[in-house]
Amino acid sequence: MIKKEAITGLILAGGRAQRMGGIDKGLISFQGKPLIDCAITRLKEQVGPIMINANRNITKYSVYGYAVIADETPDFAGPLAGFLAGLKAAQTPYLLTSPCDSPLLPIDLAQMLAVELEKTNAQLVYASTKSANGRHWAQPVFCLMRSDLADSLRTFLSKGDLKIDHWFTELRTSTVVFENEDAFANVNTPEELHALENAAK
Ligand SMILES: Nc1nc2c(ncn2[C@@H]2O[C@H](COP(=O)(O)OP(=O)(O)OP(=O)(O)O)[C@@H](O)[C@H]2O)c(=O)[nH]1
Ligand SMILES: [Mg+2]
Repeated sequence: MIKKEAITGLILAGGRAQRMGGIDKGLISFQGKPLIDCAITRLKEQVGPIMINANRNITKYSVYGYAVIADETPDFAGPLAGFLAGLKAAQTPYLLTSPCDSPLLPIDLAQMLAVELEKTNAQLVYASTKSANGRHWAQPVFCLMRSDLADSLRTFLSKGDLKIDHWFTELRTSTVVFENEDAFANVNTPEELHALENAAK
């Protein structure tokens, strides 16, 4: 069994948040607290060390007492750039990624993905949900991976491709379908933020 101490939780807060007007999404208020607080509260019960991946407001993110790591390049190359920063910095055998803008993330995320990773001997396991037509919908920024994938990811990114699902095709992957789709609700716009605040009251 993969112990929680063997997993570093990486909270992805390194995006541009253009649909939110370009402000730093992890720091906007959700139910009276910075949005990232929710992710920290839910993740800290599930993993050993926590790291925050951010490219702005490093001092503000540092107040939580966790390591804050920036992307290698300052060009906002997408979530995979955050994965790479996390893989380089992690000192545990596994890395769990979760975005800063999904405040209701599953409290059994790490455990469910870890069981699947061991069962299938995958290098990376990502979460999925069911869409309305019953198909599976990948939630690829929620994933558990082996920490030895930094070289694979760096080589992939050096070819100029930034798409998460394209990198996944180079790996042994598996997925876990979570029943509760609402746990993956993500806030991209001010409207989504207010709707989720009201729904989660
Ligand atoms: N490290 C890093 N993370 C990113 C980058 N772009 C997006 N992310 C993260 O990936 C996750 C999903 O991205 P989005 O929800 O699209 O967030 P975003 O890119 O900031 O928002 P938009 O600009 O509105 O698309 C979020 O947790 C982002 O913080 C990036 O360039 N670097
Ligand atoms: Mg984006």
